[in-house]
Amino acid sequence: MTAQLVDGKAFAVQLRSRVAGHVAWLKEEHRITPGLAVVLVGDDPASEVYVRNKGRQTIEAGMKGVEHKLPAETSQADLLALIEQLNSDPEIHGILIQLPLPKHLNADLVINAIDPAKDVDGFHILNVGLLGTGQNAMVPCTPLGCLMMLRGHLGDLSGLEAVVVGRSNIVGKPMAQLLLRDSCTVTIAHSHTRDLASICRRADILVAAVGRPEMIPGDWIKPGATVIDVGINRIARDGKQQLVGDVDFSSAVEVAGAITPVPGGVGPMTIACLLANSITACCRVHGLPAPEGLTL
Ligand SMILES: Nc1nc(=O)c2c([nH]1)NC[C@@H]1CN(c3ccc(C(=O)N[C@@H](CCC(=O)O)C(=O)O)cc3)C=[N+]21
Repeated sequence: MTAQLVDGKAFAVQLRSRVAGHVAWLKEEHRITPGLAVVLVGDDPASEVYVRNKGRQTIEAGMKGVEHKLPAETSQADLLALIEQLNSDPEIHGILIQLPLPKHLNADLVINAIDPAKDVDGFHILNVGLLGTGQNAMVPCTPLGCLMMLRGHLGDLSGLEAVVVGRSNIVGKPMAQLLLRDSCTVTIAHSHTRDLASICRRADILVAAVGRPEMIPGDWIKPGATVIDVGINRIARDGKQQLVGDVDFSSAVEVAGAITPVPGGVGPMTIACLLANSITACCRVHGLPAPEGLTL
């Protein structure tokens, strides 16, 4: 048996068209153009690719997209001043600070300086707390995209055994919160976990978010399980650059019931969810009803 592919690109096309529909409605009915600002500090070449894709898709959806590229040696005070300016700009509804930041900057402090209502990454402590208590939060894009694909693929998730490998603030922890909210039985595993293989083997839903190329082999996967591979790792193989996930796809695809490919899985949904969160933020700030199908 070969696993079904969970087509992130197709999910993202659907979500982006819903986003574009809401943008058109906001423009026509309310004379509002949703605006997203992306801030990039330094010139990490991989980051620049994401920023470019985000920028292009923002414009394609009919939104206003603004990019701020700052030199690597930007001071914390200058970055905070830019955030302050974006916080008070009525044409900007979403702010994303591309991570990781250069080491001399305090990322926690910078993120918590973003107006929580504009925090489309959902990384501000207020949004983290709202998510953890089941309130109306901005939900981090990658876990949100994963949950949308899981619901789309499995329907009701309640009672399922979910294992999240990885405990980052960006993916692992918020992913676990979302699965718990959908009534899964959730385990968070990480680098100190003993007997990771047998913990993975009990998962009906396995989310891999560790950032280590192909570390989860097929024989750690329960037959028929749904596997969400968050990893995007660049490796050299046969003298070529290649993109691989945290799951060893070739062995996993023989065991799993369904699996997200890399590329074309979680990545495209992350960007689509960023646009969706920007619309959600825009509607909330204008007191408009929560847009259907863009959030939880
Ligand atoms: N504040 C912040 N928020 C982020 O969401 C954020 C960030 N910082 N820093 C960097 C990471 C990385 N990230 C990706 C999103 C989409 C793809 C994506 O669409 N990847 C394509 C392939 C792209 C390629 O070919 O390189 C795919 O998986 O199919 C990849 C990576 C968001 N990040």
